Amino acid sequence: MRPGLPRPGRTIGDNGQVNAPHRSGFACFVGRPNAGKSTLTNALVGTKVAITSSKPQTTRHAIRGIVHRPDAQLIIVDTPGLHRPRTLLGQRLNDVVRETWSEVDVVGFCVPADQKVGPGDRFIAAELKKVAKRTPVIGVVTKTDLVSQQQVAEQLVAMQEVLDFAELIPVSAVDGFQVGTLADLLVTRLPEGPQLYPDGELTDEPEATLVAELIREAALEGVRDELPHSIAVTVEEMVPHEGRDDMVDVHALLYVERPSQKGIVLGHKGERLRDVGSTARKHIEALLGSKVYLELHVKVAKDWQRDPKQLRRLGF
Ligand SMILES: Nc1nc2c(ncn2[C@@H]2O[C@H](COP(=O)(O)OP(=O)(O)OP(=O)(O)O)[C@@H](O)[C@H]2O)c(=O)[nH]1
Repeated sequence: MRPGLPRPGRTIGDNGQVNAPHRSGFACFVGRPNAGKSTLTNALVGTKVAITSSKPQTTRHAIRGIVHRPDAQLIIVDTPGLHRPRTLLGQRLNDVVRETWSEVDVVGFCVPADQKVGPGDRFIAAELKKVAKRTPVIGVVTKTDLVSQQQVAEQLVAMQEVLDFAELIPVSAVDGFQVGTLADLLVTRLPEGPQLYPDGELTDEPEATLVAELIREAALEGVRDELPHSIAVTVEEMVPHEGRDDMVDVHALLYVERPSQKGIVLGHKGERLRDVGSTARKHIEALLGSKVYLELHVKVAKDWQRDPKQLRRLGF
């Protein structure tokens, strides 16, 4: 190439300087359950797209958040935590994870600052080496707001034993510490390319899927520890409310595996379900930007996690 000419994909700005090329591509966060991957995705995207919960393994779908910047478009794929599969659902989830890892341009490996690096992290590192050998991996120490600077430093050192990271960075999704810098590091690893999604788009998940996830998130709050993995939600219908253009009717079904679980979800005289409905409705209204009439019913789908036919119907 002749000196002085911009490389392909580069433009010369008004001030005569060569502008950086536009980049676009895919990233995903890996890490054991509860490492803070969904929360970090939300912090980067700046809105609530992936559901978060204090219980592990709440993320089931590869929900994408899109970070729009003048110089780049970063699409974040949110995967469930990899774990030892005990059911058919578990196996499918692990397949989704591995498939995603092999397809992205860069991986963020999350380890919470307040927990020791352990066998779970080494397992993920070994799996990553198997399916995404050439993908650059950025080590991310999450939740730095929970510990001292000294502990963050120690965690960074401990992380170096786990994998040969392309970069290492401590962040906090809660106070925003270094979230922008992490975005920079991820963007640097993307190939040159045009914008892949229109401006302003934050996720390519269909709205009904997001609505179902918001309902499931509300249903998970405060139930007993054994229930979370037994709840699935489908949105049966989402239509404008008759005679009103500022309101949407949402009809959703909440599935549990056993009749005994139905009682737990409903609560005394259906009180719990009403609370779930009103919490979910507020989030759905924020998502859709309109008033929502939410009709929520509980159904028993016997052992749905182990039944291929039911799994398909519930979208897995
Ligand atoms: N203090 C603090 N808490 C955080 C931070 N990031 C996440 N958390 C909390 O950690 C818990 C787990 O966060 P998630 O984002 O759901 O974790 P995840 O890795 O996506 O979890 P799975 O979906 O189970 O794989 C939630 O209770 C979050 O509120 C952080 O930066 N600081």
